[in-house]
Order: sequence, then C-alpha cells, then structure tokens
Amino acid sequence: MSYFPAFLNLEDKRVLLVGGGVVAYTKLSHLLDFTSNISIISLDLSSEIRALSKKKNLHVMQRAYSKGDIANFDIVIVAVDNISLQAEIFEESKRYNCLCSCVDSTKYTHFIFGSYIKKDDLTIAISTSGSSPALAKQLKKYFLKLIPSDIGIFLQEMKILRETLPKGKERMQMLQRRAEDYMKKWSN
Ligand SMILES: C[C@@]1(CC(=O)O)c2cc3[nH]c(cc4nc(cc5[nH]c(cc(n2)[C@H]1CCC(=O)O)[C@@](C)(CC(=O)O)[C@@H]5CCC(=O)O)C(CC(=O)O)=C4CCC(=O)O)c(CCC(=O)O)c3CC(=O)O
Ligand SMILES: NC(=O)C1=CN([C@@H]2O[C@H](COP(=O)(O)OP(=O)(O)OC[C@H]3O[C@@H](n4cnc5c(N)ncnc54)[C@H](O)[C@@H]3O)[C@@H](O)[C@H]2O)C=CC1
Repeated sequence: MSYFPAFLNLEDKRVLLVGGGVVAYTKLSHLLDFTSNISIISLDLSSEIRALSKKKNLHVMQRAYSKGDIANFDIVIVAVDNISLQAEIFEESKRYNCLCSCVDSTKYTHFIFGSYIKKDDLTIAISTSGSSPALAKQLKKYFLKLIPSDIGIFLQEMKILRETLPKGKERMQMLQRRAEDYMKKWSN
C-alpha cells in the first residue's frame, strides 16, 4: 500500500514520542524541523536525546509508558524496542483519535516518516512505502545535489508575485513561465 503524501501543519498539534534510544533520536531530530510541541516518555534516555530535549525545552518523562498516556496527544511516535508495546499503543490510538506511527512494522502505523529535503519554503519528501528506507535516504542525497542554493530567494519572489498580482489566467501563465525559466537555468 502507498501512503498519501500530505504536508501537515503541526502548529497546534501535541506530539508524543515514546522511546529514548537511537531511533527515537532520529525521529525527534526530524520532527524538530517542523515542531517543538513534543513530549517524550521513555524508560531510558540517551545523552543525545537529553541534550536535544534540554536545548529545545521539551517535556520529558523518564518512566515506562502506561495505558492512557496518549489521551492528550494528537500524534504519537512509538520508537521502542518492543513490538508488543508498539501494537498496544497503536490499538489504543484508535480510541483516542490519535495518529500513531510505530517504527517496527507498517501493520501498526497510520503514517510513516519519509526522507526529506527542507530548504527554506521547499520541502521534498520521499517514501518507498517502507520497501527500502535505505533507498529513500540515497534518493534524498541525489536530489539534494540538484537543488540550487538560491531556491529560497526564488520562492520568496514567487510568493510575493502570488500575493500582489490579481488571481486569474494571466497570473497563472506568467507564474508557470517563470518556474519553467528558473529550472531551465539548472545544468543538466
Ligand atoms: C516504514 C518506516 C517507518 C518509520 O520509521 O516511519 C521505516 C521502518 C524501518 N526502517 C528500518 C531500517 C532503516 N531505516 C533507515 C533510515 C530511515 N528510515 C526512515 C523511514 C522509515 N523506516 C519508514 C519507511 C520510509 C519509506 O517509505 O521508505 C527514514 C527515511 C526517515 C526517518 O527515519 O525519519 C530514515 C532515513 C532518513 C534520512 O537520512 O533521510 C535506515 C538507513 C540508515 O539509518 O542509514 C535503515 C537500515 C537500512 C534499511 O533497512 O533500509 C527498519 C529495519 C530495522 C532493522 O533491520 O532492525 C524498519 C522496520 C522494518 O522494516 O521492519
Ligand atoms: N523505523 C526506523 O527507521 C528504524 C526502526 N528500527 C527499530 O526501532 C526499534 C528501536 O530501536 P533503537 O532505538 O535502536 O533501540 P534502543 O534500545 O536504542 O531504544 C529503545 C528505547 O525504548 C525505551 N523503552 C523500552 N520499553 C519502554 C517502555 N515500556 N516504556 C517507555 N520506554 C521504553 C528504552 O528505554 C529505550 O530508550 C527497534 O525495534 C528497531 O528494530 C531500527 C532502525 C530503523
């Protein structure tokens, strides 16, 4: 099955990360590119997670997960080395209308993490539907080399044009032409 590639606004969403090891750290550092409204529950916490949580002022609870902990969260990421806990929290998430992502099996997940490039207003996300995270990572590296360093400036110019010119056919054609011309300058 493929996953619908939505770009979520996390501004007022409360995120819970369960787990404090190697994989939890990767997920945390990626989440922090988009929100810092993150709480963490974990039995143990790596020194990297401790340091990052302190720096970002996150709410950290060092203890085992207990039933009901997700009640006040919109999104939960379960990055523990315990598949049955992942399955339990996934089941529980359905009752609380909470989106759940578990790191060990796509059976227990509403969404997965993609590999992504984030440069100013540009976000490119890549998924292999779980078939090969390693390839997703390599594709990211490949595409990263194609993106020029002035992309943020170009996007700002386009944003201003879209905000100031009246909507309509003329604006659509002009914006399309500008986007095409901008990309023609890339070496290929
Ligand atoms: C389903 C998914 C669920 C999810 O995590 O959301 C998932 C699951 C699993 N990953 C595993 C292994 C690895 N994961 C990575 C890396 C990343 N994994 C990420 C996402 C996803 N991983 C989701 C699917 C994404 C898609 O659609 O492709 C990335 C893209 C994003 C991120 O982590 O934020 C990030 C790269 C970020 C970047 O750098 O750009 C590497 C490579 C490395 O670490 O260098 C390896 C080793 C090589 C390999 O296995 O390919 C294992 C087996 C563990 C084991 O064998 O013990 C499972 C579980 C299983 O498959 O059973
Ligand atoms: N999705 C992905 O990208 C990847 C997933 N994995 C999977 O991720 C899982 C976690 O791997 P690591 O982070 O390397 O393990 P780890 O051993 O470094 O971390 C596990 C964490 O879970 C916490 N934990 C365990 N039971 C808990 C409980 N009942 N309540 C609260 N916290 C609890 C531990 O305290 C620890 O912080 C593994 O099962 C592995 O197969 C591994 C690689 C990549």
